[in-house]
Amino acid sequence: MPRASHFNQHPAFPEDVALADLPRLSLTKLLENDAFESSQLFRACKETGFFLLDLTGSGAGETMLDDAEKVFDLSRTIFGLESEELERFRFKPKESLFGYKRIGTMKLEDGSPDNVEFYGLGQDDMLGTSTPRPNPELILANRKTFQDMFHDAYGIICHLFSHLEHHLSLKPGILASLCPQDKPSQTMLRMLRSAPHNIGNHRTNLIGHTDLGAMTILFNVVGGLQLLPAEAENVEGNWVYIRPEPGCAVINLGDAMVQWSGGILRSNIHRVVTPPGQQASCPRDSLAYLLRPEAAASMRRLEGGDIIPRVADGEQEDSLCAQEWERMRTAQIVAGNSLPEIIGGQKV
Ligand SMILES: O=C(O)CCC(=O)C(=O)O
Ligand SMILES: [Fe+2]
Repeated sequence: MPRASHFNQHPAFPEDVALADLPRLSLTKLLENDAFESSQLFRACKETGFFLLDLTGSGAGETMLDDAEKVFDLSRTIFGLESEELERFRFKPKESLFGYKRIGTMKLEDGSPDNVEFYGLGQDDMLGTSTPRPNPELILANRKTFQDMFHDAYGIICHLFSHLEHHLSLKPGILASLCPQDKPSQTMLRMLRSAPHNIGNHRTNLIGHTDLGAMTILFNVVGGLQLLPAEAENVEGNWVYIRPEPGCAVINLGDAMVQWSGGILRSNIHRVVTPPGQQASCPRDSLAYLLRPEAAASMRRLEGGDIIPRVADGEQEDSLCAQEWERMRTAQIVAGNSLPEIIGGQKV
């Protein structure tokens, strides 16, 4: 995320931890429709479902960085509010993941409590698509900053979508049309904070999960985000860190992209653990823009050229709309059962 000034406030990310092998793609080159960068993007979306996106050097990217920095600073102030104040905006996971989630209200895989607090700010709420939700005064007073962040992030994702549509032989604009910014959805900006740890006390803060939606833009300064490489067994030693890089966002695909592409694209399991090395003693702040499909969007496989496999005769297709699918998955995640049973027809 953001720039070096944010990174300099913390101990350095250590050199001796296992890292995810993620390509670093340039938004500038993708905006110029550079063919090699575009093919690398498609490859990353098929193989890992995760990549770093360098936002420096283009107007859209630099604006995104500026606005993410402002929101990052605001999120720190929000988590500095009194807990009684934040509890007034408590999230109700049966309805949505909007509002404030205090530490410990979700379960980890072993049934123990999680170690992350977050605030979910709805896109519809901030852009006026829905009736306003209650939010702390600090959020209301900075509505314009949040709106800018929603617009920047959506614009970048639409551009990434256009590359994927090309490689998947899909109709131009179809992916963006499944996630329109002005129609009701569960799209949100999630501001997260995990509490500091004693150095050496390694634990999971946020359960291993795949994101439910279409695409996520993550801004991290302190480490702790990990993924489980494709084909690796879910054992402790196989998880690898994603190193936050100044000027870059981490992009990952969500389950909807797997559904729509018939399993061609990948939504990878990830989690947040104690930051590595000396960073463990820092509170860890992060931002996630989680783009979800429109509530009424179909989760069915898209028909395209010969890249996306056709649904075979007799093969069962998920008939849930995005809203129903998300409700089912949210209930699973809150209960500590975070992985979808079926993704794109395959058990994971
Ligand atoms: O905090 C992070 O780095 C990741 C958060 C995340 O995976 C999520 O909010 O879905
Ligand atoms: Fe996630």
